[in-house]
Amino acid sequence: MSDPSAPEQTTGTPVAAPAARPPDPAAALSIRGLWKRFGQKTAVAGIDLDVPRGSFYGFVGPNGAGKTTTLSMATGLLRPDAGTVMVNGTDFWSAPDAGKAQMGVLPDGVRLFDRLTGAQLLTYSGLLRGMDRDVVAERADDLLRAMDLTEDKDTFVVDYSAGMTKKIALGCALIHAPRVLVLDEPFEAVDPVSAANIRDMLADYVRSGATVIVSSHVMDLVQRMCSHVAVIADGQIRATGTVDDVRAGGSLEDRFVELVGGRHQTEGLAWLRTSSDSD
Ligand SMILES: Nc1ncnc2c1ncn2[C@@H]1O[C@H](COP(=O)(O)OP(=O)(O)OP(=O)(O)O)[C@@H](O)[C@H]1O
Repeated sequence: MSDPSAPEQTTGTPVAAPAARPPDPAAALSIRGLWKRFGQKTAVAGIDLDVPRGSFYGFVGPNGAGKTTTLSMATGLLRPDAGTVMVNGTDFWSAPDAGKAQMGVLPDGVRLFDRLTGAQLLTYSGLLRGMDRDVVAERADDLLRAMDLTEDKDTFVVDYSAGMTKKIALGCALIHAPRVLVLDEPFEAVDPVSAANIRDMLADYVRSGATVIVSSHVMDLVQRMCSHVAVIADGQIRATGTVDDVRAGGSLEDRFVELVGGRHQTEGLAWLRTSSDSD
């Protein structure tokens, strides 16, 4: 792929682009020079990222920072304009099927076959992954229990609440026990008890050697749950490392605000304080 980050040639003298570090084959996910433009909008502007194997990796940034676009390009849902994505040492975009086989993905705004029941959707996902029917049945029961959905297993997914839909989609991403699990906002709309159960399950999964990558806006959650974090803003990485390194003794939330800016010093919306006058 061509590299839109390469300096433009304005004279006859070739201009060398800075030497890029090659992707790290030892990482669960290694990204180099990733770009995506939508018309005039640059959503992802040359991202480099290494997610260590066995890490619980938080991906955080303000609205519109480029998290979903980056994760979509890292999981085969969106083709990059430029750059390399390596999953466990394999170049993803030259062999997407091999990459996808190792991954479980909970995309943002997921579209599901919602005329299936919860149990049927899990079964379908497992069979699609080429799994044995008995193993699928066993794991589907386990996942329904872990997601607190056993009682609703015969309800059509179209009749699920937003949180229940999120949970069944997470089950579909997990059923083949992928080595790398990528979850875009997994806890959005999920109740606190279910969220705690899911967090425990994911922590267990990471302890067994898997890698979990989650995007989230909830800094407190990322600070408590994740071992590593990347902060992204305006399509660029602002900080990466262990959570302790990035927060540097403070809270991750304070560090996040410091890194991405955007706090308003204004008086706010004056008309909101006058609503009682209009009675
Ligand atoms: N299909 C698209 N067409 C045009 N612009 C897009 C498209 N997808 C994303 N963008 C733009 O790219 C930028 C990054 O969007 P993205 O969804 O990756 O952000 P995000 O960090 O996931 O945001 P949020 O936290 O709000 O979900 C935004 O400005 C968005 O408007």
